Amino acid sequence: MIELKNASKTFTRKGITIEALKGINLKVEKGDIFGVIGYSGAGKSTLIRLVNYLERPTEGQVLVNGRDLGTYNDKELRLAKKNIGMIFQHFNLLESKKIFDNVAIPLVLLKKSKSEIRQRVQELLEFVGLSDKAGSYPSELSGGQKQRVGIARALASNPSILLCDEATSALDPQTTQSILQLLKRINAEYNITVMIITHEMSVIQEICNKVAVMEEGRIIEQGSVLEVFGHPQHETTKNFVKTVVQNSMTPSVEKSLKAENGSLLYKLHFVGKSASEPILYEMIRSFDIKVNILFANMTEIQETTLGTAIIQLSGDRKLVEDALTFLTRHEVSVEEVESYVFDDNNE
Ligand SMILES: Nc1ncnc2c1ncn2[C@@H]1O[C@H](COP(=O)(O)OP(=O)(O)OP(=O)(O)O)[C@@H](O)[C@H]1O
Repeated sequence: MIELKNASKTFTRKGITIEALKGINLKVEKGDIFGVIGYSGAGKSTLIRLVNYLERPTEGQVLVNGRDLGTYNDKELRLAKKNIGMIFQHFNLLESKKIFDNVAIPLVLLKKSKSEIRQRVQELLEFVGLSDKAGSYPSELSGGQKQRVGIARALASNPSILLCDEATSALDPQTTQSILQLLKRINAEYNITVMIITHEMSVIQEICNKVAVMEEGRIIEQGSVLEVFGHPQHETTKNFVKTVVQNSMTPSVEKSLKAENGSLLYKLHFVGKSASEPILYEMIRSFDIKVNILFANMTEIQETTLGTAIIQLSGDRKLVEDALTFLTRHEVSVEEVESYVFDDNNE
C-alpha cells in the first residue's frame, strides 16, 4: 500500500546540509494502523511528508499502491493526493470559515455540486459526532472537537489512506482516547489504512498494529507492536517501551539483589495463552530448585496479554537448565539478564 524504498531526504540551508532521512525502508500494508515513533528531530514529520509528496525524496522511492509517486505528472499527483487524507497536531482549520465550510474545502476543490457537498458534509459531521456544530466557527470548539473537524475534512474526498501528524499531541489524555477510538473506527468501518507519527508510546499501544522506531533519520527497529513491545532490541526502543510497560525490577529489589550472593537471573516473556496458565507453578513443582520471583507484570496489547517476569534461579545447574527448557517448551521465551551474571567466587 505504502512503501518507502531506500528513501533519503537532505535539506540544504545556508550552506548547511541536514540529512533528515537516511535510507528508509518501510512497508505499510492495507488495513494497517502503522505507528512511527521517535524523539524530536528524528525525522518523523519529514517521513510522513514524503508519503503525500509534500516533500520529494532526495534519493530512493515512495510507492503508493505500487506506483512510484516520482513518476506522476502534476495532474496525476493531484489525483493521487486525493486518495491520502491528513490531520495535524494544531488542526489547521480556517478560523474565518464555519465548520461546515472547513469540512467542505476538499469537495469544493474537487468541484462537487452544492447538493452533493451538503449531503457529504452532513454525513461526515454526523460520523465524527458534530452534527450540531456545522454553523459554528473553530474558535467556538474545544481541541478535541477541532480535531474531529480535521478528521471529517480529511475524509471528505474518500481517501484510502489517512496520515496523522502528532494528531493527539495537543490534547488531554481523555480527549486523546476519544480521538484514537475514532481513528480505530475509521480504520475498521471504512477500511482506511492509517499512518500515525507520534512521540507517545501510549498512542502506539492503544491503536497501532505495527510500529517503526526512528532515530537520527533512520528506522532503528520495526515490526508488529506485540513483537516490538515484547522484545525491544534497541536502547531507544526500550526507553519508549518503558514509558508504557513496566518491565524491570524496582531499584530497591535490584539493590538488595546486588548485596546477595546471587545466582542467575532470567527475564521471561509470556504471550497470550502462556500468560494465563500456571506455568511457573508447574515449574516450581517439577524441579527441585530455588525460584525467587523479583518482578512480574501483565499488559494488554492488540487484545493480547503480554506478561513479563524476572526470576532468580539457584540450585543444581542441570536442574536449572531443565527448568528453563520446561519454560521454553511451554512457549515462554527466556532471556538471561546478562548484567546479573554473578562472579563465581561470590557464590
Ligand atoms: N524544511 C526543512 N529545512 C531544513 N531542515 C529541515 C526541514 N524540515 C526538517 N528539517 C530538519 O530535519 C530533521 C528532522 O526533522 P523532522 O521535523 O522530520 O523531525 P521530527 O521527528 O518530526 O521532529 P518533531 O517531533 O520535533 O516534529 C531536523 O533536524 C529538522 O531540523
